[in-house]
Amino acid sequence: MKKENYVTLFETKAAKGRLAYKLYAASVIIGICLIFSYRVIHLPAQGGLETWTWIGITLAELWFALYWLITQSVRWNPISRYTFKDRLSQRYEKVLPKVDLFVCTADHTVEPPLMVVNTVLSVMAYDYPTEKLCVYLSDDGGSELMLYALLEASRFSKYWLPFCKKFKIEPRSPGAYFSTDFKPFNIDPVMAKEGLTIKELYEDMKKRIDNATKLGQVPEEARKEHKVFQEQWDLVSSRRDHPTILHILTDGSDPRAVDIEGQTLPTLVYLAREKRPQYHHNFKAGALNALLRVSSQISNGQVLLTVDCDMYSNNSGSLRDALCFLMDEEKGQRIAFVQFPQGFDNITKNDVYSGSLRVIMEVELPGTDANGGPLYIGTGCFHRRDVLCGKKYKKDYQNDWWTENDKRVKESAKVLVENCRSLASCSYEENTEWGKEMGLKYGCPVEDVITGLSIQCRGWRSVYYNPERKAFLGLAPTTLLQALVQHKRWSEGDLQIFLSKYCPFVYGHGKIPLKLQISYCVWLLWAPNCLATLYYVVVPSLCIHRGLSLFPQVSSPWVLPFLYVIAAKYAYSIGELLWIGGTFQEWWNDQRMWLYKRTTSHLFGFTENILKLLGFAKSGFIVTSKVADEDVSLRYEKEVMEFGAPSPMFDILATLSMVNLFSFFGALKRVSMDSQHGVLDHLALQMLLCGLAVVINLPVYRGLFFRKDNGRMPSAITYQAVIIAILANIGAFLY
Ligand SMILES: O=c1ccn([C@@H]2O[C@H](COP(=O)(O)OP(=O)(O)O[C@H]3O[C@H](CO)[C@@H](O)[C@H](O)[C@H]3O)[C@@H](O)[C@H]2O)c(=O)[nH]1
Ligand SMILES: [Mn+2]
Repeated sequence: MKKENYVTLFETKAAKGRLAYKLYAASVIIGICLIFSYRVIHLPAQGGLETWTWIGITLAELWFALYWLITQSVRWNPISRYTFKDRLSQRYEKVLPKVDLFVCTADHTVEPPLMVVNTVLSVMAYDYPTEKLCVYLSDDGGSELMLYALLEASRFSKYWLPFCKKFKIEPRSPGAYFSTDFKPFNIDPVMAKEGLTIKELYEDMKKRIDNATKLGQVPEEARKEHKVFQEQWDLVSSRRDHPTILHILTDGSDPRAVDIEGQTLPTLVYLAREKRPQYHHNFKAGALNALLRVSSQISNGQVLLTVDCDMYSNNSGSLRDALCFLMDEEKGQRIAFVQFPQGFDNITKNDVYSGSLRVIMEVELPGTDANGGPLYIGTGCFHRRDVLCGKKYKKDYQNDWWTENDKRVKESAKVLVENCRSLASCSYEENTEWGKEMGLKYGCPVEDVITGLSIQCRGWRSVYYNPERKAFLGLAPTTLLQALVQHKRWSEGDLQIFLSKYCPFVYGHGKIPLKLQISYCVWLLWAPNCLATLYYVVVPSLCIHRGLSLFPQVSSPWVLPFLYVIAAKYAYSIGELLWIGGTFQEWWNDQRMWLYKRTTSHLFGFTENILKLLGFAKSGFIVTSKVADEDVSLRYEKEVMEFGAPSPMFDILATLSMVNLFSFFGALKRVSMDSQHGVLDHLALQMLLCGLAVVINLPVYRGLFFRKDNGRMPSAITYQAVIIAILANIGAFLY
């Protein structure tokens, strides 16, 4: 493409209203300075407990202030991006690059095969030349049910893909489309007729897959029809001990691989890498690295998509959107990956568990994009293959999309499969750079974030693209415990990065902009928030018993900066959430979830890191369940919090809620016995804090004392929480 007729394939726009925002931020900073002046001037002189609690609360507030400042980095200058797919197709339609699509699954018991194949079908149906698409399913569960489901899906795809393209339907996950978007009565009759036929085919497939899943075995006919089951599963002794299983279901280069209209089908490959008990498999990072190697032999697409098995493509244009960034001749050369937001299609109206990640997706990531590029968040992300494999950015880098990079020698599928197996074996990576300088990094529960960071530190940038029609939709956790456990993994992994040699300030120094280093800390420093938060929800409340005041009297002017900062911060955050489409109730739920995450997930993530540093612990990856019992789902639909499982996380939540409840009663008693209102004057802010803690914990009290269903708090937790809270309150009273 010649320079003079260069028209960009994407554009970037800055958000409006930034001046107002900056004024607001400046006013909060003034408020914060006044608060610290108050803290210093009023430091109790006598020493002892009073002074120490004062120092404690000052440190907690210092932390909050620091963290708030960090979060400003991602709110300062958010940007949004727009693509021109028509220009892409005008220029490059005939020479579009090959794209490999990676779907990861780990366990068919928590990730139902039907859901997984819906994701696979949705990406097979991208609006893209099918001969250039290759879809890989990595199955860390090594489950024959998963392969069976995929075989069913490959047969169904012969009908599904032509239907999608003919009528340009969205979304292209048949499950999602037929359950909500297909309205046979008010569409074109031809489409309705064909749609109904295909719906029937889908229902049949669904029945077969679900039945097999329920029975836990592949039907006999399928076993007879497909030799792969005997040939490859007879050597499987368990999901943790088996050789590589690799099966090419559809080989796009085979002229017989066509749909019912004679169009080539995308290549479809199943891979369960080798697993042996004596080798660590490195979770999803290990799976993706095996896929990187195997796919390099089969299709070697220059662009890759990584997607979780529950995240179906909801927008068939996303692949082309991504290419608009990567193929832009001028600004695209440095872009390593295009990250789409994670969207979810199981969020309830007011998002009880804050599963939508709305603020992260709509505010913080666009803000990070402005600072040098968003994080890689594991799913819904298009990469350049050679960058993910370890390539460094050089100034004169030009991706050559058009040299033939087809490594595949014209050999039969059988020979190819044999050659690829060793690439997915356990021992292949020994004494190589895989997991270190090549591919996804090992040893971190957030392989995505650390890999993205190191890509950026090799000189690359990334782009965040949030199209109007959501690009991917997945499943958010549907129980409180799942949400907390997921956040523990994230906060633990994030802090691990901060404490390792990959700390953005050290590793990124001179390689990524300072503002991007700071932006990373918004997430990397989630976990340490637990300390200040725990202090803030426990100590001021307990201090009420002794009449120990930690905040200014209401009658003193010093109360103003406190009130201003609290009011301004919350008013802004309500405004922010409403602006990006949330509800007020959702905001309130979000506050509650932050409190819960900080006092449990982040606390555990924090301690785990300390233990790891001392050599006592290792990271794991607990896969989030994508299925739930019927009554659990019903409660989720009704936004009733789910506590029904013993967990140390719930011990903490219950105890904190009871501590505050007793303190609040104590406070009420004090106020009622004091006719001069001196107590109220002294303790009003503390009572407000404690009162808020009580109000936000209403669902916990309900779970502890008033509910009869299976989602209530286990009674052992109730007793324990009440006893500890009573002891803590008595202790505070006597001390
Ligand atoms: O040993 C493993 C464990 C997980 N997975 C897959 O990884 C994906 C994500 O797992 P999930 O349990 O759904 O975790 P989430 O917390 O929802 O995942 C988020 O966080 C992860 C990092 O912690 C990222 O890898 C994900 O892309 C991101 O969506 C799923 O497709 C799993 O099948 C594997 O392939 N192998
Ligand atoms: Mn997930």
